[in-house]
Amino acid sequence: MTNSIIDGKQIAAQVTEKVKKRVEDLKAKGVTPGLAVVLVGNNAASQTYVNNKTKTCEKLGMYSVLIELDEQVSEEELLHKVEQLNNDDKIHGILVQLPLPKQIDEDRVIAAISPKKDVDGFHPESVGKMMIGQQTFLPCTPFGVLKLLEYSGVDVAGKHAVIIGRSNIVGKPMGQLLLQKDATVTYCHSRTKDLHAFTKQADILVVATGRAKMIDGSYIKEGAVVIDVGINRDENNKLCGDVDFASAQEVASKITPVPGGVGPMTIAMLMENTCLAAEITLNN
Ligand SMILES: Nc1nc(=O)c2c([nH]1)NC[C@@H]1CN(c3ccc(C(=O)N[C@@H](CCC(=O)O)C(=O)O)cc3)C=[N+]21
Ligand SMILES: [Mg+2]
Repeated sequence: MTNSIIDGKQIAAQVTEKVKKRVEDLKAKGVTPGLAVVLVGNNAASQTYVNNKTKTCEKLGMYSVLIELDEQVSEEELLHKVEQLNNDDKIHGILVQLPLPKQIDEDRVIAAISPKKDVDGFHPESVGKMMIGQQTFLPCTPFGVLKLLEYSGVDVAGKHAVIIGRSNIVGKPMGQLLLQKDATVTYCHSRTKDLHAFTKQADILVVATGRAKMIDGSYIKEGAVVIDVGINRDENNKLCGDVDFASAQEVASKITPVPGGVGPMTIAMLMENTCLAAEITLNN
């Protein structure tokens, strides 16, 4: 099968180039889009993503602040920080990096973020609006996957999209967004019986299981488009996805690599959302 690798890094660069122009327009009107990233504790992987976010902000001429809190921080202190950021006019987007330590109730923290600054699209108000197709911030990873498909010329309408994973931040919204694009959507998860039977019917297979190289070529229909949302470390500590790339690319028509696939798109969409948040304040 002649297949093509979907170059997420290159598509992300195209997306951020457009964001950069919007940032310039905003600055000419006296507004610099600002993103606050709150990082609790010092998980090495989280640090990498956070650094990527901060670097990209700088490249696009956006303002960014990184707030690092101790692993032991109380929920109250974190909520107080979020409230400060809600009231800070220089900040248009707030991202509290997940997961949070166990003493903190994630749902409470997410609900405390102003929906106007919810550039992750995780607030219940944003999720509700997304469900009913109203304009809102879309969660960056599934939004990025939609863009990848669009830029790769994959028409979603009428296709059977199978999502493996049902998290609130990836799987669930991914299915909703594909449904809005007129795909026929099937959700699979860890309790699905006979996973092969479902995945083998997928025209578009989105894999978000969190298990390294779990999905090999045997799960994939000839010519399917495969989107790998996973980020794991393999036995040699090398970055890898939830898809076994080598065997999957033998059967897929298009496939995203890890790294260089969905990850860079997640960051690009965060920048787009932050820019949008700033534009909305200007128009109000
Ligand atoms: N509130 C919140 N929002 C998030 O969006 C969020 C989060 N919490 N917690 C963690 C996950 C993970 N995430 C990634 C972002 C970029 C890359 C990325 O840039 N990946 C690069 C390489 C990364 C590397 O070298 O480790 C790539 O795939 O090519 C990966 C993962 C955002 N997340
Ligand atoms: Mg927790």
